[in-house]
Amino acid sequence: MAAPWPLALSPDLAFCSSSQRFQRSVLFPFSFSRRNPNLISTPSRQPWLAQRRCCDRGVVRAAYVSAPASEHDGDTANSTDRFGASGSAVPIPATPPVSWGVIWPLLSEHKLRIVLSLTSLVACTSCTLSMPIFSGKFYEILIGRGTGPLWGILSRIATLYILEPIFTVVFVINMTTIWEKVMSSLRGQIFKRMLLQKAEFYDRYKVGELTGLLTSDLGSLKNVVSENISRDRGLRAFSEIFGTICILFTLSKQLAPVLGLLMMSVSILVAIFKRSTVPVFKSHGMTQASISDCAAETFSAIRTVRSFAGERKQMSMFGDLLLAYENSGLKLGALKSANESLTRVVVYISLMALYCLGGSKVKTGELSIGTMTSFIGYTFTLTFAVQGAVNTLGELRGAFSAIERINSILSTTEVDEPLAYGLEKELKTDAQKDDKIRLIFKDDYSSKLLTQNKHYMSELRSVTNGCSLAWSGDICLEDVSFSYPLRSDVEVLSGLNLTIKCGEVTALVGPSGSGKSTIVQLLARFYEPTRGRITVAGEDLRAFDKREWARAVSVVNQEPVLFSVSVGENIAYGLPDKDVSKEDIVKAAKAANAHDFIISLPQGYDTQVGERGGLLSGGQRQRLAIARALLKNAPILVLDEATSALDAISERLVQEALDHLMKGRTSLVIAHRLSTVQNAHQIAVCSLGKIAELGTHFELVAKGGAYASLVDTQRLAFE
Ligand SMILES: Nc1ncnc2c1ncn2[C@@H]1O[C@H](COP(=O)(O)OP(=O)(O)OP(=O)(O)O)[C@@H](O)[C@H]1O
Repeated sequence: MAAPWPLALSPDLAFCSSSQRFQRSVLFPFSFSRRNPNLISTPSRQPWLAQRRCCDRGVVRAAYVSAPASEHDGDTANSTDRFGASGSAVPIPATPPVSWGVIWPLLSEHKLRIVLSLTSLVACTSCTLSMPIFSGKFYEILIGRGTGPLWGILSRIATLYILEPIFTVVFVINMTTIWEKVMSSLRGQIFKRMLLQKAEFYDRYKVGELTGLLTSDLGSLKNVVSENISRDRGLRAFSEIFGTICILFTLSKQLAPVLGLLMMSVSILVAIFKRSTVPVFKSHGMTQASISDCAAETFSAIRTVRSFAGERKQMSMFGDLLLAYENSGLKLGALKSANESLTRVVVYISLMALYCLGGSKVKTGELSIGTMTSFIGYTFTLTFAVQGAVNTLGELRGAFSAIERINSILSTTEVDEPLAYGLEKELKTDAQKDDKIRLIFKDDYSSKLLTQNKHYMSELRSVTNGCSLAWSGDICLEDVSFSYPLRSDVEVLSGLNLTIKCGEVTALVGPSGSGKSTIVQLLARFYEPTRGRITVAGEDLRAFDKREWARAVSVVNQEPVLFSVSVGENIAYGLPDKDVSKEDIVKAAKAANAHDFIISLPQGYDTQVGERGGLLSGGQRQRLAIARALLKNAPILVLDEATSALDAISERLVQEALDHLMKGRTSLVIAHRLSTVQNAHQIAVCSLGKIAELGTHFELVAKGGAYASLVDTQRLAFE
């Protein structure tokens, strides 16, 4: 197999070997600073040192760096180094998923709406703030001190009353549209970023934590705008405070500082008190959530509750929560009434101060009745606006901690670059025509990744195609060692060698925990080997982007996962819609012995299978998974205990379907029941992270080693 290196080399690299030259020129244009991930420095003179430093910190990001030839002693070592342990290309600086750098480009797509929003904000605030002035003038005319006709002032007030709601509608609609669109894009991008993380990310975080990021954490960011566009909140509150203070100073330079300061300080104190009650509101909400969790758990596990006569226990748990909910509800009621009356107290204190100070000035003729009336109006405006602004600031604080949470989870983890590369390439084409994809595709990560890795990937990919190689070549695990990232001190595989012959069945047997499923995870590239390599027809698997490799491997597990869509959609899952016809689906279902049960379902192929396929039996789920694998038509098939959970009849049906599926494919079968693998072309016994024995059933029995004793233990009547 020709080495996949480019032949055009720059003259200054002529002293290197061809692979080193490629790596230096293409794969190592920058060195990467872990301490400051955003820093990309100039090309290093000693790339291998850069790699060492990275790996020393337990980070295997800048992996495509060649060590000096003398440090390697074989092809495998060179190849491993070429791809690095992580199998990733030029590292991409980890940008926080929620930052101005991400949000600003999304906002800037709505420039016109932003201008409209700001203009309407100024307009509606001006209307609001003009009202007290006109009210003052109205009273002056009423008592005969003002000039002009009464209908004149009334018509101006009426105009304000008409314009203010119109500007408010323009402001609210535009702000809502901008923020909803920005949030949809942001949610889509964060979802994509989570989807592209390496497998260890999902080992590290619970599903609840991850869904919480997308729902409640991003929800609080969304609320900063959507809950703060009403009057006296958010931007309107800030603009009203600013406008009111300016007007108060214009109306009376002596009254404004005293009144303004008094109103602001009392309002701020009350608002701070209100914010301090937020934890009580929160805990009330959390108790409510616990009540619904308890009910959901009880009803979803109702059979277990019944079989353990656990009704009383569940009732008592539910009762505890109800009491807690009642108590927090009572506390909340008391706080709400305190809040309510304190707001009034603020207004009354402000009014009293105004009556005393303003009244004396009216008496001495320093202030007109109209101005005094306007001041009363502004007292209300300022009080509510200050309280609204303090609440908005509190919500902003909540949003910042949500952002911090999202960033701390997503900035420290690593994107699975060989997977991201394939997906980005695909999305880039789809984004032109598909709105849904365009929403998620807006990401500066994409362009960085494509620019930096394009050369590398295109060089490797142009040499060959993973799927077609897998139809014709053996798969070799060469000196493979592996530790799970979260348990890096435990070596699950240590220097394992195995050739899985093309078109034949290889069985993996061995004691529980010996690493059989780990081999499957490496073959499917959920993880990459820590040392050594896996090849197909001599080509390192890491030469292919992961989505391309995913097309080459079908895995059927003991408990196949179905999606809560229809039977037909489950069988076609993974293939582009346009490539699958109803006839193909039926053909696959027939070959998987599934057609008969499918047509007996109420809506046949359109029947919904329920959450994780819960509306079907284990055997039915298994046959649908086999039909799905048949339709996928991948050259490599992995069966991980695919029949172990089935009864005799289902097992026969599934086994027939599997025999059909395995025909002509390179198959790796894991089974505890040795009777299911005795006809395999070769059986590998996995023990202590290595292949301890390899041969046919008869060879291994004759050998009298580990396999023979496993056979003995299971007391199988083979012969
Ligand atoms: N995601 C993970 N993170 C950390 N350790 C893991 C992970 N998955 C498996 N292990 C550990 O790796 C070792 C090998 O597990 P593996 O599932 O490959 O064994 P197995 O031979 O398939 O076992 P069984 O026959 O019981 O399925 C076990 O000690 C297990 O605890």
